[in-house]
Amino acid sequence: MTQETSHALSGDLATLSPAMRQYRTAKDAHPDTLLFFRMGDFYELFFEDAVVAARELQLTLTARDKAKSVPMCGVPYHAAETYLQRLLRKGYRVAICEQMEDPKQAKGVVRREVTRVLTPGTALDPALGAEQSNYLASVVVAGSNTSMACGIALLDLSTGEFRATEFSGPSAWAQTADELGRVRPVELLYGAGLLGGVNLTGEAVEEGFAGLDAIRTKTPLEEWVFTADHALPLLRSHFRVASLDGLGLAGHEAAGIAAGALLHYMRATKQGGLEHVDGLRFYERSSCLELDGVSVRNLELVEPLFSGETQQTTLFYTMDACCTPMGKRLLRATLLRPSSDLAEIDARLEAVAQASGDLRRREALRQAMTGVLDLERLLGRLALDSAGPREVTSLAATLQCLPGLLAATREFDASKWRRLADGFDSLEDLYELIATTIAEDPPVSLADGGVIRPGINAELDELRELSRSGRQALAAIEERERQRTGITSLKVRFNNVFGYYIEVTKANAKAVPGDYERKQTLVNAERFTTPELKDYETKILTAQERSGEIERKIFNELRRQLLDAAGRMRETARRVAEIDLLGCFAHLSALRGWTRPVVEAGGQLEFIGARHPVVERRLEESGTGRFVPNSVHLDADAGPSVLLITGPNMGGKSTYLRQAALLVIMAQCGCFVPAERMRLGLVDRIYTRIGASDNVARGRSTFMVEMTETAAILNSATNRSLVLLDEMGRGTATYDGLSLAWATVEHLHNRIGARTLFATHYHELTLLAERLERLKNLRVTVKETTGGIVFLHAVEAGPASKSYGIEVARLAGLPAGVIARAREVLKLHERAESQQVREAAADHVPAMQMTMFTPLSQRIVDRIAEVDVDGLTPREALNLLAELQRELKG
Ligand SMILES: Nc1ncnc2c1ncn2[C@@H]1O[C@H](COP(=O)(O)OP(=O)(O)OP(=O)(O)O)[C@@H](O)[C@H]1O
Repeated sequence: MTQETSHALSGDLATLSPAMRQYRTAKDAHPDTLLFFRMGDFYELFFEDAVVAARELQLTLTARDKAKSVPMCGVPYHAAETYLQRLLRKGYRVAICEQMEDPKQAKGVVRREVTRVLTPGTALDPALGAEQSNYLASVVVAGSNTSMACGIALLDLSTGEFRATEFSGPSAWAQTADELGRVRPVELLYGAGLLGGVNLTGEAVEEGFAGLDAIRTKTPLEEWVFTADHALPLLRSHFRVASLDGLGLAGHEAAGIAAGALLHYMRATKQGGLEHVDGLRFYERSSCLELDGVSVRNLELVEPLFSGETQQTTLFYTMDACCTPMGKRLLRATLLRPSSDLAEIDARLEAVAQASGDLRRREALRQAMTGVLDLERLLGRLALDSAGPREVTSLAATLQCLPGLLAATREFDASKWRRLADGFDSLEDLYELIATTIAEDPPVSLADGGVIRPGINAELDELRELSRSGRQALAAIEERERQRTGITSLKVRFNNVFGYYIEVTKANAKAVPGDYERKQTLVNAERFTTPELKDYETKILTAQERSGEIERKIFNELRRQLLDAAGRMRETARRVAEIDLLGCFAHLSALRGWTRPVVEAGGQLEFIGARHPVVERRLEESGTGRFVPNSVHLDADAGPSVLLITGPNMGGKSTYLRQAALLVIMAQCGCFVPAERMRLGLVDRIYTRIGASDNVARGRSTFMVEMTETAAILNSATNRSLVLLDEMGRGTATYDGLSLAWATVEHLHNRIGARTLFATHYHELTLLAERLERLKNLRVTVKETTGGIVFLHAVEAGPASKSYGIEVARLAGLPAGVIARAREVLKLHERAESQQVREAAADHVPAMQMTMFTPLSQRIVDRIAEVDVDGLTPREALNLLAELQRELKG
């Protein structure tokens, strides 16, 4: 807030109007929000809030007072929703200050109160994609230094999904950051000072919390919120359990505190209706194939590498053939957390095999899911009281599909299908409940009346009859009065302000009988009432009011009954999602000719005739060519463990690397894969170091990012991991880069033994095959023609014969002169280098750095190159020479 406005705001209390005094109290209690202050039909914003809102929402900024010291802008209350969502999407928090009494009945100024605080993590965004979850997260560090644990809790208010996890040990921080980077919550809560001196929004966090930049809103809460004494009782009371053990949180206090703090926040921001948050699930990452935030981004699993690019490059897009929103969300979550449980993977593959081989049953299954809407989100809206009659009928329409879906699922007898069908609750009672209570085609709003079916409540039926007969009586009155007065255009009408009245045209006004009482004069008409009409009016309006009350009561009772069954509905929704996911896998496998991979415990990674699922699709769709299948043979235990891939730019190296990771992910998700054959020993974690990362935008150099990522790989990969390194060392001087790449390959080969795919432009590295027994050279092939090179995209054994960088540059249109000169320079270099590299590859490698890459002499060469010889005096020249010699001698 600027000084000027804060001065105006804090002006003498006495000089403020009573409403502005209320405003100030509300604003003081919610200083970090934009305050929407209800005044009649508008929400008004004042002072700095008005300036911000006018800018963000493109509203006209006006002033409340004559002196123009109070900036103001406003939005009509009925259109507030869209404005609120726009602010939330930009990361603002908004407090809603409502009028708490009817202005007509208020004595003095209307009482106002902040009824709800909306934040990105607590407000439901209707524009939210069905496949995305809207997580509010909280993170905490609990325990002492010796037994520190980091807890994370995640709540998706739109579906009621609530889960928590925790990490301990020396890499707890890094794992926490990874998890948050992968989940990408829209809002993160944390204890301002609890993070052991690490400020989440500050510099120190940069290193350990690489994924957190993407989180729009970070909300610090006071430290005591994250204490066991405060958070755990909250958690226990919400779930009405005596101990955390009942929630599966025994021994996981940090996770419990994170969850409790999250509930605290829900209360503090006055979020009502948490009935659908009826369970908390403790989850562990160890049972899944671990993917860090960097790999999720690099492999474009769910989002394109560069925001704003088309979604079509993502694996999620390529694999999304789910029929329901629940299925889509599960697919997304599954791609981010593939399984590492052999039995589970196998059970899924078996289920997929059965359904993919049976077109008729599979289609029946998928057909049974059309019409299934977002059960979880409908439930969420019901709990948050934002569901109207139409949402309830949508819910019924969805429930109505369930028995059919169950029957279609039962058609398959693979164990996974059976487990899903056994105990599947098709919620028929709930369907009956809605179908017998709510009228067909109810109005949008409860207030419109006619929502509840006849025959449910005797009084309601009577009242409806009364108002119906009342209306008939009014029609009769109209007819009678027309005859009595002889005015054929006489009408009996109703409006909200005047109630029922008789309307005649001006010209006829003189002819009305004496018992007509004038009510209103319009330009062309006069309106009257009569005692009889007044009588009916009271009867009808009272009947309508009363029936409205009864309808509301019955509707609320129905809502409560449905919410009581929230747990059952959520369990069914979970099963529907799984059925949908397996159906989707089966459908794609059949449609695209994918095959069942063999997943086992060993160290192999072998596929034959494999394709990159996304690139293949894109080539097919654009009609620009066919994907050339390729193969991989790796074995962490015996046989080749490192594949070194060389070849020209654009040759398909990156595609080959990514394809290997995507196929592993698909297989461990339990899906078939685009390959003729695939055999896979379970992978515990995929590491990627591919291309430039968007971290560059955050001010770290490309090289620094690359080395940080490489360090993480070398420090934590195991011999069950899959490591992909693409063009490592590119970001620095050639010799530095080559040396680092060389040493990295050696380390991976000799020490770690992880299955590794290493794509490089350093041809020198291909000589490593002579020394490292389990390293194999591969090359992407090209054909040289008189017109230049043609990419064949096939991968074959052996090192690339030469670099085609200059050829590719020619294709890109570099001027002929530059190309010719580059060829000359290349020849000189190649001659000089080949000898040195051979020496380095021989066994006396420790001397490599000095003989082959002499950074020192490189520096001297650079110095000499920079000197302006003509501008140098003889003395300066001598000094320089002496200096260079000193440096050489060291
Ligand atoms: N097996 C294949 N079959 C058909 N097209 C392919 C195949 N592999 C790659 N391509 C196509 O070739 C293009 C270049 O592939 P990719 O980016 O993998 O090359 P690269 O060797 O990594 O290049 P650079 O070294 O410049 O990064 C891709 O856009 C893809 O469409």
